[in-house]
Amino acid sequence: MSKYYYELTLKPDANYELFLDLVNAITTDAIEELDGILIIRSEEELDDLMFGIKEFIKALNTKCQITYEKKENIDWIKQYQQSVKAVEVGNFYIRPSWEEKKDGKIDIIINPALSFGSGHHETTSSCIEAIDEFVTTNKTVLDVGTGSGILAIAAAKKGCIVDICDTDEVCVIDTKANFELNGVTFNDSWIGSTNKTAKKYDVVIANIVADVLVMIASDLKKCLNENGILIISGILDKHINRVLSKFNDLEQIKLIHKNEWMSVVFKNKKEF
Ligand SMILES: C[S@@+](CC[C@H](N)C(=O)[O-])C[C@H]1O[C@@H](n2cnc3c(N)ncnc32)[C@H](O)[C@@H]1O
Repeated sequence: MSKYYYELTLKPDANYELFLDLVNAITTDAIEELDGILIIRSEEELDDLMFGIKEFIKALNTKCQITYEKKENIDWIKQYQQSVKAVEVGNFYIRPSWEEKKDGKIDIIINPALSFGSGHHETTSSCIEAIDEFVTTNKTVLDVGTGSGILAIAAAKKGCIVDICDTDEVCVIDTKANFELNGVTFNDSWIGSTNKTAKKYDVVIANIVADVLVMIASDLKKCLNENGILIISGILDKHINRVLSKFNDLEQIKLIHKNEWMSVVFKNKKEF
């Protein structure tokens, strides 16, 4: 990308369409039309084009305001990358690949993409906090609604055997790429939800919205081993009682409240 670009602006008093036809005919550069104004931008100088237009104005015997400027190009990708910062949650350090890892922390790399889960949202960071506190090595874990895979990766980094699922195919694809990026592996993955498995897990995590949690509550519970841990999140505090009522047969061991978002950790006392 060049450091500069050139911008030629034409504001004809009349014959706008003729100017538009002319510009279209004599340049392949980007042309923006803005309320009777034509803006041509190029990384190459536009002096020749401007000369041609001036000759055209003379031939037409008309008037047209012309401005010609050299402007600084902005590296939008770099600027965007600089706006994406690493985030520290408990023993975890979640960062984009262009930031350095932090000594003494469990490193997770997540680059911004379409799938939800960079670690910045309250619901994700609350789940990471819960994984940090309640998930120990060698546990079997199901991450329901894996998104970017961030929670499953956190569990895998703690030495767990991890399965992932999401109703959105793109997320399952992104998650696989993110596992590779983080040098960890998962055991099984599928497109869909908890109703597609008959397996039972030591830990089930679901950061999904309240309505979906209510809808799949019994499926989530069916996936739990006796003494298994269930971490749910994505609940706006105004919906918490409605969600809790679906899980009142579990023992509530932690409630995390960050801004308006709530997450809950339960322990299963019996097998469903
Ligand atoms: C808020 S994102 C959570 C992403 C990531 N786990 C995190 O904590 O940042 C919710 C994800 O759940 C998925 N999802 C929605 N309904 C679902 C369902 N019934 N079963 C499984 N996944 C679902 C969405 O596609 C989305 O990727």
